[in-house]
Amino acid sequence: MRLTKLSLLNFRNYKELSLKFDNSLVIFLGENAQGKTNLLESIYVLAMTRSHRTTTDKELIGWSDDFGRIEGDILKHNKQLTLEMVVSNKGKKTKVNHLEKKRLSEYVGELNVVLFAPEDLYLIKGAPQLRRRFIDMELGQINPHYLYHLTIYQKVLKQRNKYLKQLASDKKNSDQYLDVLTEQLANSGSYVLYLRYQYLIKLEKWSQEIHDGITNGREILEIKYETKLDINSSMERPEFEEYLLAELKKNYNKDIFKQSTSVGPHRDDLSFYIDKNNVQNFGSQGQQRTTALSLKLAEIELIKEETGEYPVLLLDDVMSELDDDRQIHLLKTIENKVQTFITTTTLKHLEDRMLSQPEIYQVRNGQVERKSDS
Ligand SMILES: Nc1ncnc2c1ncn2[C@@H]1O[C@H](COP(=O)(O)OP(=O)(O)OP(=O)(O)O)[C@@H](O)[C@H]1O
Repeated sequence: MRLTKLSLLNFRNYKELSLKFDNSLVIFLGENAQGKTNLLESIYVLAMTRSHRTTTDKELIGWSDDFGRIEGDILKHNKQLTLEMVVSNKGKKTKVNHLEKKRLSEYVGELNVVLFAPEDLYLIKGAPQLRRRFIDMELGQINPHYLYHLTIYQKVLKQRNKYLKQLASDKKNSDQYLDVLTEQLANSGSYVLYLRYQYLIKLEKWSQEIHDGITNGREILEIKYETKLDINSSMERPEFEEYLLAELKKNYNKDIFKQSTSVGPHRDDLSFYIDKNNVQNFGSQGQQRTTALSLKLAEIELIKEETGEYPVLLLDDVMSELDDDRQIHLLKTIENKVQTFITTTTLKHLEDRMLSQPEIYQVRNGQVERKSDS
């Protein structure tokens, strides 16, 4: 899969910009705060409809504007597709080949991306929501069913928590409406759980293989799904539903007292083990980085396996954060097969490592100029 054209209007510090990409390696070179990350962010938002660095969509719009637009042409299975995403204070609109797509699950997945930024190196040790977000975003872009059920789950969860507050303030016990919300939550939640388990089996297989390669067979990586629920990967979807429903019902009084839903996939987490030791607690910083890199590289292979094409890779100033071995491993994975966009303040780390001819753009204060290819 390749992004062949990117056009921006009122996006962050870009008033109007149109770029065509010919090569599989594209470098955005520039000083700090010039707009390099904004370019990668625009590609990420075009793919996922949300940013990796803000939850406030308004921040994406140019300061003096009331809407922003990102448009991209992609080449997918040898066919050209045009994607469009408009953000305004009325919300977001997405189009594929100029036709509006109202459901997230009809749009996300058209363009597959994997982003690797310095903050991803904290994926292992950071807060659980980082890892939940990781699994939701990655699985969501390759499986529209997951995104569909996750969207319902999140909506119902919000309604249920609001209703729990109401019951608490009215000093009431559970009632029929709480039963209805709980049943809906258990239904959508069971799909989320089932599909997460299926995904993790594949993610673990790929990350293990990659981790083995980076460490020359010295370390064995394992991934575990952490949940308070007594469930496992061999269960079928209806079993998850039955079990989740029973647990939610068991916690009615506690949930009303706490005014929030205490069990379910929104509380779950991932943990990582190297040679049976928990990486979060016992891993060195190097092992945590290698684990994060293995996961990112696994995502690339997994997307290829699931969709038949490699995703577009976005590397946000990450090369300088990796040591020589890890840099070489990363570049070897990409070779000429994965279209890659890199932001950097200097070509120093990259020059002697580059495997294919890059297309280099100089970024200066929201202006982008193509330099001659190196
Ligand atoms: N909504 C917006 N409207 C206009 N300008 C914005 C908006 N949001 C951010 N900016 C500007 O974008 C610039 C930051 O761009 P970006 O984050 O892409 O930097 P960068 O080139 O990646 O730098 P670094 O190497 O430090 O990460 C800043 O000058 C900031 O003021």
